[in-house]
Amino acid sequence: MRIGFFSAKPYDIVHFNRTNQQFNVDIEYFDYRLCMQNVKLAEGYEVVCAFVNDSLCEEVLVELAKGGAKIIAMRCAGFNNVDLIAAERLGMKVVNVPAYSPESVAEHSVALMLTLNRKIHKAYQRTRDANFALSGLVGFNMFGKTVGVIGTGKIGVATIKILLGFGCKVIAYDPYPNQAVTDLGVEYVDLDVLYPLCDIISLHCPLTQDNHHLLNQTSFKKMKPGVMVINTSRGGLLNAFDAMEALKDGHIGSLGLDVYENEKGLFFEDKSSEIIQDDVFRRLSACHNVIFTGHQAFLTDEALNAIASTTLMNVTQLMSGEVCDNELF
Ligand SMILES: NC(=O)c1ccc[n+]([C@@H]2O[C@H](COP(=O)([O-])OP(=O)(O)OC[C@H]3O[C@@H](n4cnc5c(N)ncnc54)[C@H](O)[C@@H]3O)[C@@H](O)[C@H]2O)c1
Repeated sequence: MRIGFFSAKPYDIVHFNRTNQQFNVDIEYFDYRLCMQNVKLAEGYEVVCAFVNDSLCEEVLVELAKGGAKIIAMRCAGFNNVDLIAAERLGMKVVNVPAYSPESVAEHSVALMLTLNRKIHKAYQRTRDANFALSGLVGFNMFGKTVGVIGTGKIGVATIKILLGFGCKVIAYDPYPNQAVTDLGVEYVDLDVLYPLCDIISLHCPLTQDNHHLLNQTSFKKMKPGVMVINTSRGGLLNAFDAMEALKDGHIGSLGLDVYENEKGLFFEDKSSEIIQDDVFRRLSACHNVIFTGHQAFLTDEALNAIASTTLMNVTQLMSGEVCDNELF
């Protein structure tokens, strides 16, 4: 079995090579993001291993199938970038890693909240410059604040547990309420109830056809003035232009983004010597009350180990005709 591994970064290679000592499969790493321009690289690989910004649209899948690909192994939880209908029609199997470390993403979400709240990013710059003035660094106690968690699956639950530890009041929205969340004392409410009550709103749901731009001008207007908004889920859940306008008029007080709708071609790359062409991104990243991280919420040693072992287990099971619990259809 040969795996063509796209968007390979040094940390992926370290963790997959270490884990592969138990599986012993043939992995060829490509630094390139999978797209129509370089799909020919995948020719001859039965398994194509891809990540969040690789393109697995119908056009690419057709070429992959012609090149002999039988399995698309997503080494992530989200699969909104895979045309599942086309994959099924082409007879390809698609697997993902549904749970590698919910805590990695939950902890990063809370790190964004605390950084924005206590202005750690500004304090870091100031103290490096021997500026120890405290003006402009006033935060708020997390204790007693109301946090709205949208999406209460694995990551949402892990986030809720941390926030309850801080003494926050947590309310939640999910079309499929989770008893484990209710058992924690968290109340489910509709979004229109959640928006005006929350000091912080954090997104933990997948991007689907129904919730594109879930957070937009209309929803921002319903939120409490000065609200903090956190998105570590998928960029398309939040209309970044509308968020910028809401930041300008002070309706959003701060914004923490680990994901961005147009992150493809930007995130995971060193763009420090280039002029970023995306004006919305540039304007947002120039705001003192906005923090971007480049889709790194998953990036812990534990998560990378779990991603490598589950991915290699998924493909080994499928190639040997065994049942694989992580098959997507
Ligand atoms: N930034 C990162 O590094 C990173 C890493 C892993 C996952 N993620 C994102 O986090 C998301 C959540 O991951 P998870 O493991 O908790 O998934 P999960 O499947 O365990 O939970 C998702 C929850 O969202 C709910 N949901 C679906 N549609 C919804 C909607 N419109 N509104 C509110 N809730 C809705 C589901 O009912 C489910 O309870 C993933 O889909 C992925 O996009 C990001």
